[in-house]
Amino acid sequence: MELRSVTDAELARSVAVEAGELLKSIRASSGLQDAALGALGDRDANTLILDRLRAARPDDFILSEESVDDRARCAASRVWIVDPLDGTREYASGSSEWAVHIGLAIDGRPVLGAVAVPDRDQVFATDDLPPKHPPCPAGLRVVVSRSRAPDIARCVGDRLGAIMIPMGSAGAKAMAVVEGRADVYLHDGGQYEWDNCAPAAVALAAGLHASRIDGSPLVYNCENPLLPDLLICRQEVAASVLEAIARG
Ligand SMILES: Nc1ncnc2c1ncn2[C@@H]1O[C@H](COP(=O)(O)O)[C@@H](OP(=O)(O)O)[C@H]1O
Ligand SMILES: [Mg+2]
Repeated sequence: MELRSVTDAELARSVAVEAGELLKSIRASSGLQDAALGALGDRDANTLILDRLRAARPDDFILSEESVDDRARCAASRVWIVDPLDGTREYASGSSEWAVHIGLAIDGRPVLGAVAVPDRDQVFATDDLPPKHPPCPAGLRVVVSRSRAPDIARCVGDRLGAIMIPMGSAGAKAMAVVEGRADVYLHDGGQYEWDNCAPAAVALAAGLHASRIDGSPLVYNCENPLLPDLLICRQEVAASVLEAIARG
């Protein structure tokens, strides 16, 4: 495919899918496991993504978890924000809970992107969203980090009578909400722009609520890429979840 002529969303989707296929083939054929497998996957997926984005959009900046940060991006309008392998720990241990994030921030807003969840053979892009499952009548389902579930999620769960679903990868969790397999993704305590830019872009395009946990907007391409907390949820539960968070 001639990537220079496709739309930004098509580019994001195609690069996310290609990186996901590469990561699956590395895991199947490298003979590595654990940290060595994660490190190889991070590195090679990053190389592929940077090659494709630079060839297709030579004037844009890129902020990647796996590359040295070029702070000249801070003065740019268009910045691709990518996580070549989100959920490295899960990928390296053979779990399916990992994702590839290709987001595009324009003037700090997460306007478009794609999240591939390769072990589910899924890609979610801002121009191509799946049908949603209906809400679960049994109550709210909150997806949280498998390894670092935040205390605030437990408080919110108790207040709202929700069930907690531990899952690896910010992208995999956000896409569970996009699909309607969960209602809320709540995170606090640390994350970076690459962990949530593409997931937030896809969630917003799907009509979901996506914000900081104080309800303020998610802002990208900041000088310090730390973006430590996040709420992605169905619109109709956003007010009650934000209120529960504020009460602590
Ligand atoms: N407290 C924290 N500080 C820094 N990064 C965190 C974090 N909690 C989660 N993350 C990052 O957010 C992503 C999803 O985490 P989790 O699976 O726990 O929900 C992971 O990205 P990477 O796998 O790209 O490093 C992880 O490193
Ligand atoms: Mg990540």
